[in-house]
Amino acid sequence: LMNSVFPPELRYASLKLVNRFFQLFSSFCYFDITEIDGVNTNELYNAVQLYLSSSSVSSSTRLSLTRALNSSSITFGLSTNDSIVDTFNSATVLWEHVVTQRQSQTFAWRPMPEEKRGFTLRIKKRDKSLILDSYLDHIVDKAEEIRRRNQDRLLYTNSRGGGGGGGLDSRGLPWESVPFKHPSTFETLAMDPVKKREIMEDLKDFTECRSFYQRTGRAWKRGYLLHGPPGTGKSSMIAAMANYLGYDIYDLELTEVKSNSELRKLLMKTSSKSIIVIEDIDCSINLTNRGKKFNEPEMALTGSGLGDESGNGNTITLSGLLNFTDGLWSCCGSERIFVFTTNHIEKLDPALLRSGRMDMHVYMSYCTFPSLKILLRNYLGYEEGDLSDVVLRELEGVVEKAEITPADVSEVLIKNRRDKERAVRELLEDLKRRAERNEKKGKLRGQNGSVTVADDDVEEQEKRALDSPYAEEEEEIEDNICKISED
Ligand SMILES: Nc1ncnc2c1ncn2[C@@H]1O[C@H](COP(=O)(O)OP(=O)(O)OP(=O)(O)O)[C@@H](O)[C@H]1O
Ligand SMILES: [Mg+2]
Repeated sequence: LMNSVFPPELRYASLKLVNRFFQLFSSFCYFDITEIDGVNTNELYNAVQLYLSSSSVSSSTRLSLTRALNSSSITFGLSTNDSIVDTFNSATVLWEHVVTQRQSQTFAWRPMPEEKRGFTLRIKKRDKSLILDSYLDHIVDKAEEIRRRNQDRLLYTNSRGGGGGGGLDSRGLPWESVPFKHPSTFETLAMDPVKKREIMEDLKDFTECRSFYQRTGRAWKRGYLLHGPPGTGKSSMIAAMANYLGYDIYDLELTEVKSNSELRKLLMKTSSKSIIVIEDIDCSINLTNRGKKFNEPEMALTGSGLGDESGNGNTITLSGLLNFTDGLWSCCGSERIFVFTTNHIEKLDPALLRSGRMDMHVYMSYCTFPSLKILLRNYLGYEEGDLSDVVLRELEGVVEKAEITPADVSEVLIKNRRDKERAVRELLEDLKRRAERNEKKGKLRGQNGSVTVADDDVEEQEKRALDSPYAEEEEEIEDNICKISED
């Protein structure tokens, strides 16, 4: 009709006019969300795609299936030129996936995909002002949640071992990553159940209280300091935290960081919802006083491999580290957890320990009776009531005196895991041996070096020391006791 009525030069303009006319009377409005917006990838397109893949929405009869790189699960998507109905706040909307062939380009700054993809959202005009903003926010949040759930979490490191040198990896990024598959969870972590619950609640509280942090003017981050003897589960606790919250881990190797500005750059390249870990903070750095700055002692933190201390920019300082965790830059992302671990809390500078910096200090102790029960359940499958009361009482009586780490307990249990009774027997013997030894040491110490040890005692101790895997450690303690006696 239009071809016959309008001359060719007016056809396009008249078509637009007719379209406009009909739109005036249409009760719908449309929004196009294209895959590529100019030259950049449109984040909203990816978000919508993920959102429509969520099970609540995917009731369509035809869906496309995808599995992204690094992902362990399959996602559903809307098939080409298919449409789907969604409801939000009791308003109904229609999504259509529109795929058209792109016209071949003779010249392009960068290669474009052959197909032009986009989603069209159709909303009733009267609903537009009511839902559009909140609906799009809802889609972005939901997509982020799905992305995190589907994608394997990553463990990042700034170590230069496998990278391209100069602190950057082959793609010019300061962090390298591998999929994070540590199986430790709070369920398998052996520690005091009350303390464990406290930490879990604290973490949950932290993730759910965005508005609280905003209201109180605090950066949305939290610091944990895990301290305790080696093998008590500090690293396992970090893995459990990451698995519990679904966060990525950034394992920061301080000895690889040359300057404060490098530290800051590393921080800027971390993502939200992540745990930033500095393990063995007392070993990776060496605190030496370099005067004061802003009422806070500025220390040169020089570790092996770090530059000189002359302040030529080749050093990281304590204030640099404090700024990293606490300063303005620490909030360049949000929802981040800092975890420091140490075997020697007494060696740390008070500035690092002051409240507000590390919100929670968690002492990972030697094995207690409740944690022993968790290990027996994990490794041997023993439940409450499977072991006789006599054995349980015996275990309870010696476990704390033995001062054994959960790592040592697990060793004994793993070795004998095929023979449960033998495992418990050996564990009990080991615990008794250790408890006895500790008692003897305590007595010797208690006498404050004023007595000489009876010959047959020494002989027995030496014999035992030879059998013990801790021969070296025991020898050193014995030497010290002898020295005290001589003095
Ligand atoms: N509390 C625990 N619960 C369960 N398993 C534990 C616990 N502590 C230690 N283990 C076992 O011992 C191994 C070593 O523990 P982990 O690496 O977590 O100790 P750590 O405290 O980080 O030691 P270090 O101070 O030497 O780094 C772990 O692989 C785990 O199997
Ligand atoms: Mg560790």
